[in-house]
Amino acid sequence: MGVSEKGESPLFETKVREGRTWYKLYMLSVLLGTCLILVYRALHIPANGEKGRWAWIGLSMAEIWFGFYWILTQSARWNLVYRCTFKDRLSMRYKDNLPGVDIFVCTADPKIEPPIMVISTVLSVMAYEYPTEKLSVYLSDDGGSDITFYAFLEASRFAKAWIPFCKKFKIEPRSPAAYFKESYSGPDDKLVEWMEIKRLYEGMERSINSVANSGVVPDDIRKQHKGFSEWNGNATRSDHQPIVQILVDGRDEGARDNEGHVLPTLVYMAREKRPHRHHNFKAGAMNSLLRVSSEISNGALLLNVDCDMYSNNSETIKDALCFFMDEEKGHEFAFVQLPQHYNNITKNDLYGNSLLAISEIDFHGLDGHGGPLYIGSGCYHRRESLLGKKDDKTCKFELVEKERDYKSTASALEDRAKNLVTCTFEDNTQWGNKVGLKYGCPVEDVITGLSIQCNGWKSVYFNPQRRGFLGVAPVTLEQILIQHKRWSEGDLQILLSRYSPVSYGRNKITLGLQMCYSIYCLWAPCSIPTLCYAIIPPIYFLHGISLFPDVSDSWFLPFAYVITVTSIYSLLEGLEVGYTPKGWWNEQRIWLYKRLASYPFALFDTALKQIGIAKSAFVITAKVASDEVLKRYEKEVIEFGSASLPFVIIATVAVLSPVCFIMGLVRLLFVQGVGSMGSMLVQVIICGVVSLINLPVYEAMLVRQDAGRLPTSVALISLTVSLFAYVLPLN
Ligand SMILES: O=c1ccn([C@@H]2O[C@H](COP(=O)(O)OP(=O)(O)O[C@H]3O[C@H](CO)[C@@H](O)[C@H](O)[C@H]3O)[C@@H](O)[C@H]2O)c(=O)[nH]1
Ligand SMILES: [Mn+2]
Repeated sequence: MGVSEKGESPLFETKVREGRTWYKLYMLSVLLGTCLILVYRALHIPANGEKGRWAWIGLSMAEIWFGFYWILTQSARWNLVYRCTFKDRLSMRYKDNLPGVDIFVCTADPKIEPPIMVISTVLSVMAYEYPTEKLSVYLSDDGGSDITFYAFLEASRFAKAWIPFCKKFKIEPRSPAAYFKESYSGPDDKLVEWMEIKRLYEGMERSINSVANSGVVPDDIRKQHKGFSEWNGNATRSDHQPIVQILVDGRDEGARDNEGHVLPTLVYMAREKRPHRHHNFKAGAMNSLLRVSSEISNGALLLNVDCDMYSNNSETIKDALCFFMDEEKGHEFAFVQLPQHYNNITKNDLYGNSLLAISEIDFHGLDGHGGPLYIGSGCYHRRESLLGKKDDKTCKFELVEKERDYKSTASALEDRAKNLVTCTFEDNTQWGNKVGLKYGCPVEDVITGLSIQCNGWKSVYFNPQRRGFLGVAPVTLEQILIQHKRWSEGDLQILLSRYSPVSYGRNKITLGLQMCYSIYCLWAPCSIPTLCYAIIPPIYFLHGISLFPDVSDSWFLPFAYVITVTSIYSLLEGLEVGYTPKGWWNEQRIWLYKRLASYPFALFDTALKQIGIAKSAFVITAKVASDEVLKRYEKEVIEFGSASLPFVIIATVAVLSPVCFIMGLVRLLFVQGVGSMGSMLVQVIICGVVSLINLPVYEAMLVRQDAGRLPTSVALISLTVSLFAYVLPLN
């Protein structure tokens, strides 16, 4: 065990995953196979005028891309590290001498982010195992909604019973919505209190939902708190004055829970919005929160969660502190990112939402190269680093509380804070550029994390046994495609921005980390080679033109080897990280769909943005769905339902393969003779796999009658396009 200079034992431990020799051998063999494939391509390129020359070149380019991209992905698998913390040492060493923690919850729309969900998240973070006088929770409401404010007010009352209950019985999770979803288990003496608090919660839930459903806050409620006066004018979502309300002032001796303990500070904030002022989405909200919180509580440690992502583990503040407060290494770290998990994933993860290969493998690999990305929710930050300070190796984590204003009254604080969140406050300042989260990128989190790492800081990936945070994953295919369009578009824009991991990152972060960032930055361009591979081989099979070596040819071996071995490896890895076999298969399908029907749009919009025609937007992911849709989701039936362009693309690619296969087979049997089958085997396999993976699409077109089926028009379009392949003049 390492001991620091001062003779203190460390607060955390880093373990390297051993036994990677086999993996590295596998890697080298695939690399060799890929090289052979490329050699084959170069040696056998059809002569000018020969059929299939352009297809050949297209496939070769795709293979070069896949090979290159595959090398990049290896960087994330090269050196996996795992972290564990010693919270008992932290407690022994520092007792209650711990820093202030400011927690930011962001919400933006009371319709697609229901207030009851938002406040359950708020309550879960209020109930952390941490000295409450050091805890402040801020809600940023970009919806500027009095309904959300009302729910928040209710939460501040319910907290008086909820926090002592959580701490007395040490319950998990501490989101009341999640907790009461489970039926009661525990000793009898707890049951009475459990029932009582459940009754309270359900009462609150009813009131909030009825106000939310009616869309207006009734007058008798408005009289209960002076804060509602902010909505007396004609404040709307996109046009209102700055609002800052301290609902619970932790400095106030009277602000106590039912057991007499101090309550955490609780602040509602809706930054000023004006119709013609761009508000920079979540990044703008976060920067406002940074300023407001520095005025009110000024905690040294920050936690950011999305409104749907509740804390599922009440110990993670202390875990994070084990990294920041470690005597030897603590000063290096800017942020500690926890994985994002979801509590609404179906058994076989229908839409591949859990991205387990990323959270269980990739990010441990990134940690081995200097630290994971900042991915928005579930991330602990050191305040200075987020404010743009460079790591000068003297940044000892502030143990004692930072300056906090104990003299001013709450309303004086509110007034000062309001001035910090006006539309004009950031004009002619470095906010959004050198200070705070970066503006102008749909993935404000990733670009901000990268620039922090380029400032000399490291980050940590902490993946505890008990999940740290659980969120709501999208439940329709359309939502997934939209979310991934935002992500892939944002990541690609980072590559093209002045903060590019390739150029700006040079000599600032390690080569390994540069490669890891590129994996995500290049999601969008992967769409083109995937489209090539899904379309070209079937069409050429239909026309009887072989694009791959004959089975009897020894050049067939590298193709067979690379395809088989990487598929088997992918399956094994999927099972290792926790997918069911079907879940793995679903995830393959979703990757295909993202590459066919989400990333191309990201590519297109990025191109428009580069030439200055478009501006990037942030489409918020819906966290609610109708009962019908939910029922289908729970039965693992893919939701289509409309004739949108992405679905037309998916359907067309899906239909093309079997159509080409059947027509091509007929041609083989009657025209060419089955003897030429051997030279077509790879193309047949591609048609077969694409058809198999698309079984749900055929079902959605031909069998299903529910509202989530594919409209007949889509079926007709896709069939027409596929038949068109028959008359396509190939050269
Ligand atoms: O103008 C806006 C838009 C969004 N949000 C909030 O940002 C969060 C994330 O939005 P969501 O629609 O849920 O996006 P996701 O794709 O689920 O979010 C992931 O990706 C985003 C970047 O694309 C990050 O901001 C998030 O933290 C990360 O969890 C939510 O709490 C929103 O309320 C705002 O506060 N203001
Ligand atoms: Mn979300």
